[in-house]
Amino acid sequence: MSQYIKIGKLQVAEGLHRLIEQEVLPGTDVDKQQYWDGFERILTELTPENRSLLKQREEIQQKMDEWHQQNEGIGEREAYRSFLKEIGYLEPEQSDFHVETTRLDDEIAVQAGPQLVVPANNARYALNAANARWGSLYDALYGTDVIDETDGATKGTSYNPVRGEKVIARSKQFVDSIAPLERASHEQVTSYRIDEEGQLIATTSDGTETPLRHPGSFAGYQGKPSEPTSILLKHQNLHVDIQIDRDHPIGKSDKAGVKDIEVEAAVSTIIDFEDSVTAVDAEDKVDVYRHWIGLMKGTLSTKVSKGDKTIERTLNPDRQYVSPKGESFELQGRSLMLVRNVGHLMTTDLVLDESGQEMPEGIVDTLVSSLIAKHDLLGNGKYRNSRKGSIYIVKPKMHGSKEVAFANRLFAEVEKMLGMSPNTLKMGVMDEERRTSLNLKNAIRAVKERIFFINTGFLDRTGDEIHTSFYAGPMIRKGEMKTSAWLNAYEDSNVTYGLATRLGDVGQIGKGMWPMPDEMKAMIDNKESQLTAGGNTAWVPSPTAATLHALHYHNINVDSVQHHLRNELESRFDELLDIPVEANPSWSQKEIQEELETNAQSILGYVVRWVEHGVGCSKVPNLQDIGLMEDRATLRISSQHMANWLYHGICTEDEVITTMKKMARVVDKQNADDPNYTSMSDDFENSTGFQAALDLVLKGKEQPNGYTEPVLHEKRQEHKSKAKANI
Ligand SMILES: CC(=O)SCCNC(=O)CCNC(=O)[C@H](O)C(C)(C)COP(=O)(O)OP(=O)(O)OC[C@H]1O[C@@H](n2cnc3c(N)ncnc32)[C@H](O)[C@@H]1OP(=O)(O)O
Ligand SMILES: O=CC(=O)O
Ligand SMILES: [Mg+2]
Repeated sequence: MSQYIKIGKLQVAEGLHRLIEQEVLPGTDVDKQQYWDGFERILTELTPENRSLLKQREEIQQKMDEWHQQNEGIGEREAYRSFLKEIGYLEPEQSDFHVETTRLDDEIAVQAGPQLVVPANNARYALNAANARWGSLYDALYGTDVIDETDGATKGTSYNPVRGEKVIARSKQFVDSIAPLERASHEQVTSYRIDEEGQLIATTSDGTETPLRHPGSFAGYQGKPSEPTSILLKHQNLHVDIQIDRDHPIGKSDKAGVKDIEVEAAVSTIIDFEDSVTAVDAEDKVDVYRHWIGLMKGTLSTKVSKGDKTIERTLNPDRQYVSPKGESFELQGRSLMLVRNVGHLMTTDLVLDESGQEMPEGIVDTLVSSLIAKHDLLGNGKYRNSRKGSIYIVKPKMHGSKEVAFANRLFAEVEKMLGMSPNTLKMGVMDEERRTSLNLKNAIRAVKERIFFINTGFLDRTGDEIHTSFYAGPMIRKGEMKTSAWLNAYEDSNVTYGLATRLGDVGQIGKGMWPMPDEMKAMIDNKESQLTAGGNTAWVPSPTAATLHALHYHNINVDSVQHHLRNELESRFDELLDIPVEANPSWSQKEIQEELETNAQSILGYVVRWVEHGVGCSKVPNLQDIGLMEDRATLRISSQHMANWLYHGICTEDEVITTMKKMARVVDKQNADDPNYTSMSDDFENSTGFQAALDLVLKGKEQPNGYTEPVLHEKRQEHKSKAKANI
C-alpha cells in the first residue's frame, strides 16, 4: 500500500511525489507550488467530465444492446442510422476544414517511414527502440526468413559466408534501386571516393569509374574523401549509409570493403504507457515515468548481457557527416520519441481524492509525461528529441469527437500550467473505436491545431466491433475479420478523412501493427500494401521489422500515392456499418473447436505472463507454432470473440472451460523451460493467470466496451499481494 502526501484536497502517492519533486521539477522552470496547484486544479476540474463521458459510453452501449436484442442484425439500415443519431453515437457532420498543426518535426511532417512501438517499462527494449532510427540491413536480412536457408544458406550458430553472400547481394541490389550508378552495379564496385567537385565516384574491378546516375542522391560522407568510411545516400527523404572498413571481418572479404549498409529505419517510436505495459499500481507507474524521464534527459541506461559479454546500453548520439560541399552536418541518431498515454477509462492509485477514490489515469499521465518532456523543450537533455519544440502524445481508445475535445481541453490546461505556448502538446488520435471511426472528421476537427496523426489501430477496433454489436449475432471467425467489409471500409475511410482534412500533408496517416514478429518475409511481401493504401507510416513490433519495413518506403512514393488517392475519395460509410455477424452459422463442431482453441491458447499464453510476470507484450506461439505479438488489444479480440460465441450458443460454458483447461496444458508446456513459471494445470483453482483468462471470457459481456484492463489489473494486483504475503 502506498503512503500518500496531501496536495490540497488530493492525496498523491509518495513515490510519485518524490519523483516529481526530486527528479522532474528541477530545471523545468516550474516551481513546486505552481505544479501542485495546477495538478490539483486540473484533476479536480476535469475528473467529473471524464466520469460523465464514461457514463455516456455505458448508456450508449446499453441502448445498442437493447437495439440488437430487439432487431435482427442491424435491422432496417435507415432505422439503424436514425437510431445511432438519436443516441448520439452518430454525430452531425460539421463543415469542411483543414488541419492547421504547426511546429511538427520532419519525422512526422516530411519523412514517410516506419513507426516502432515499445513498452515503456522495459528499459532494455525502450533504449533499443530509440536507437532503432538506424538499422543494419545486413543483420536484418541475415537473421530473418527474408533470405531463405536453401543452397547451404543456413543461419547456423556462427557466420555462414554462403548466407552472407546472399545478404550482401540483396543489400547491394537495394542500393542499386535507390541510388543507381551511371555505368555499373554497386555489386561490381571495388572502391568509392569523393572527387574535388564533391561527387561520389565508384570504381569497378576493370578500372571503370562511374558517378551516380542522379548525383543528388549523394548526401554526405565520413572519413577522407579519397577513402571514405561512410557514404550517405538520400532517397525519398530517407537516408542509407554504406559503411566501409577493410579491417572488419565482413568488410575484409568485400570487394569495396563494405562492412554493412545501414538504413534509416524507425523514424519515430511510440514509448508506450498503454497496451503493451503492465502498470497496475503507483509503484509500477512510477517506474514507467522514470524511464520516460531517462529518455527525455538522455540519462537512461541498462546493462545488457549476451553470452559472457555485458554491455551498457545507452541512447545513441547524433551522427556527423560532411556534405558534398564540404560542410559538416548532423543527422539524428535516435528515433523521434512519442509517448502513448492511457485512455479515459482507467483510474490510478497514484492520486486519490478526499474520499480515497482513485483519479483518472489518463489525466495524471498527461500531467506527468508533459512535465517530463519539458526537459527536452528546454534543451536540458543530453540530446534533442524534438527540434521543433513539440511534445507528441498519442491518445488511445477515445470514443467520438466529444472525448477528443475533452483530451484537447486537458492538453490546453496542462500547457498553460506548465508555461508552454498553445499547441505545444501535439496529439496523435488512435482511430480504434467504432464511434471514432464513424465520426472521424469531427474527431480530427476537435484537435485540428494539435493533431499530428490518425492511426488505424485495427486490433482494438476489431475488439470494439465485436463488443459494440455483441447482441447482433455470432461474429464471423477471427481469421476472417481481416478481409471483412467493415474493416476494409474503416481502413479506407481513415485515409479518406486524413487526406480530405489535409492531415496527410502536415502529419501522419498511420497504419496498424505487423503482429508476427518472426514472419519477416511475409511482412516484406505484404506490408507495402499499407503504403499503397495511403499510409505514410505504419507500426512495426521490433527494430528488425523497422529496418525491413523501411525498404517499402523506398519502393513506394507515398506522396504520389496520396496525391492520386485524393482524387478518388469516396465515402464507404454504409460498409462501415456492416456488422461482421454470421447470419446463418453452419460451422462444424471441428471448426468451432478450432476457433475456441485458437482463442483460448492466445488468451492464456498472454494473460499468464501479464498477471504473474508483469509482461505486457509477449510473443506467444500459436497452435501452428508461429510466434504472435499479443498485447491487450489482441486479447480484447480473443476474449470478446469467445464471449460472443458463448452468449449466442455456438459453444457452451462447459466447452469454454474444458478448452481453456486443455490449452492451459499447452501453454504450460510452451513455458516449461522458464524456471519462474508456475504451471496453471497443476492447480486451476488457484492459478491467478488461469482464473483471469476465464473471467475475461465468462465476464466478457459485462466488461466496459470489452476492455481487458479491469480484469487484468485486478488479477495482477491480487498476484502481487499474494507474492508479497509469501515473502
Ligand atoms: C495493438 C497495439 O497496441 S500494438 C502496440 C503494442 N505492441 C508493441 O509495443 C510491440 C512491442 N514488441 C515487443 O514487445 C517484442 O517485439 C515482442 C514481445 C513482440 C517480441 O519480443 P521478443 O520475443 O523478446 O523478441 P526477440 O527475442 O525476437 O528479440 C529480442 C530483441 O529484440 C529487441 N526488441 C524486440 N522488440 C523490440 C521493440 N519493440 N523495441 C525495441 N527493441 C525490441 C530486444 O531489445 C531484443 O534485443 P536485445 O537482446 O539486444 O535487447
Ligand atoms: O493500438 C493499436 C491497435 O491496433 O489497437
Ligand atoms: Mg490499440
